[in-house]
Amino acid sequence: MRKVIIGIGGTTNGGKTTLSKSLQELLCNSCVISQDNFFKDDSVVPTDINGFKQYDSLDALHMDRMMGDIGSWQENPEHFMTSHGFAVKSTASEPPNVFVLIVEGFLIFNHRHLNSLFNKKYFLQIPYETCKERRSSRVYVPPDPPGYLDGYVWPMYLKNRKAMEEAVNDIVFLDGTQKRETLLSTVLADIQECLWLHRD
Ligand SMILES: Nc1ncnc2c1ncn2[C@@H]1O[C@H](COP(=O)(O)OP(=O)(O)OP(=O)(O)O)[C@@H](O)[C@H]1O
Ligand SMILES: NC(=O)c1ccc[n+]([C@@H]2O[C@H](CO)[C@@H](O)[C@H]2O)c1
Repeated sequence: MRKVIIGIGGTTNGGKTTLSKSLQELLCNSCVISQDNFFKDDSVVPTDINGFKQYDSLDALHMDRMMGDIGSWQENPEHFMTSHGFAVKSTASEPPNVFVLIVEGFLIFNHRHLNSLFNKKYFLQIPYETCKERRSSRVYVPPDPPGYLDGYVWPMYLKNRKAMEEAVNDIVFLDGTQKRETLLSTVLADIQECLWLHRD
């Protein structure tokens, strides 16, 4: 049995969740772990000197719990999938021979250990204007206070991205302003080639 881990990182609102969900629906025996599900409680996230909550940092995330979930999938993908509501496709005569885990999030390539687990890394980048427009129609919990993107989120994106580029190579950069269908077909074809090249 083979296990493949795909990383979908990128700018906030780059389209990571959208792309990951579509890939998961099309890739047999795949499931998604989203970094956004591991944010710490607001009460323990510190505030910077400008009064902005410091959410765009690995310190604001329960990375230990996220790594724990990835470890559970590695130990037993079939059990992980069924206990997290993902369908496993197999027959008695033909058990699944490949499981795919899609890990998506804005800081997945800034975590050294997590980085070492990926078979393939994609980064959905969007320019500032696109990010501002998309993020303004999103409501996070807690919601973005006025000036949050300009005063905190975008400067942190540039900082985290620089650190990522200094530490990580073999990332496939994608233009997140492309159509959803274009992004999906490009990445799907690339993953399928990767699965084919590394078949048993
Ligand atoms: N290719 C695309 N073209 C236009 N809009 C898109 C595209 N992909 C996603 N969107 C829209 O952009 C917004 C952000 O998408 P999504 O939630 O997938 O991004 P994300 O990278 O997961 O964001 P987050 O910063 O919360 O992690 C949503 O409103 C979504 O519908
Ligand atoms: N708890 C959350 O999901 C949460 C709370 C506050 C801010 N965010 C934002 O999520 C983005 C990553 O997807 C980051 O840019 C955070 O600012 C998320």
